[in-house]
Amino acid sequence: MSNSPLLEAQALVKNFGGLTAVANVSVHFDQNELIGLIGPNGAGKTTLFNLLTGETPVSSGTISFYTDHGVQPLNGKQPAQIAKIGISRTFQNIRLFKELSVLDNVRIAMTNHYHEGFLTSILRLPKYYQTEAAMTKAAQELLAIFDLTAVADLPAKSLPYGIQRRLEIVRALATKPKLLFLDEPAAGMNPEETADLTRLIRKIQREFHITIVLIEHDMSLVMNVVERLYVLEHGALLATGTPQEIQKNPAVIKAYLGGE
Ligand SMILES: Nc1ncnc2c1ncn2[C@@H]1O[C@H](COP(=O)(O)OP(=O)(O)OP(=O)(O)O)[C@@H](O)[C@H]1O
Repeated sequence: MSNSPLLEAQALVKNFGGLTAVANVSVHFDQNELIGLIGPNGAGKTTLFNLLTGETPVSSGTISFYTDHGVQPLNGKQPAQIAKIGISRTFQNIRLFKELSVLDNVRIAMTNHYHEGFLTSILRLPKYYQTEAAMTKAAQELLAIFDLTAVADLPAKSLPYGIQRRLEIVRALATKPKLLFLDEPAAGMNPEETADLTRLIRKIQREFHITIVLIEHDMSLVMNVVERLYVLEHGALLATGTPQEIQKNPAVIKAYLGGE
């Protein structure tokens, strides 16, 4: 495993009026790391994701992303720009285009990367067709890796819940991210779907060599899959360490794991 840094956030703060949802949080994610973010309801986990992906502007603090072209500050960038730099995510609630086919859901995500000039698309120049064909091929390859070829032409809404969540992850991968944030990927899943998801996350890390950060309430999934954890409580960082260290940490046990 490499220890090259990928993202570093320093002293992040997010205030919503009088409420401090994220209080002076510093995190760093290395290349090809698998990291968990846990904490009780309302601890600030989703808000932290939103700050790192540009959905929500920070009140203060800095976010740096390491690219092949040097370190880029992410502060002030829009979600679309951040996606282009190499960060992708899924949301707590499924956000697929439900009426569109599985294949089209992935192709749409790819338009970020195969962005053609306006004239080329309007005039349907040969390059447009090459790009369309390249996009379809890449989408089909991605679907094949994740065993979705058989359902490629079905509308997303017709898939079982667990498969819809899988499609969301595949769609997030379509933008070729270096960093993938998964917000409660196992929420609402049955044990069999959760076991599938665990295998899926391992497969992504193995085959795509990317960094994955997941928010998850399912402790068996988190402890099973991640290499390192951050624990948030009331917006602040309570602890960080390996699953073994976190499970033994008295502050964590008191704040979070105690009742479980
Ligand atoms: N847009 C917003 N406006 C005002 N308050 C917000 C906003 N978003 C989040 N909050 C508040 O910030 C705090 C942290 O919320 P957040 O959703 O980040 O927690 P969480 O750890 O993801 O919780 P959960 O596990 O329940 O999803 C909560 O008190 C929440 O009500």
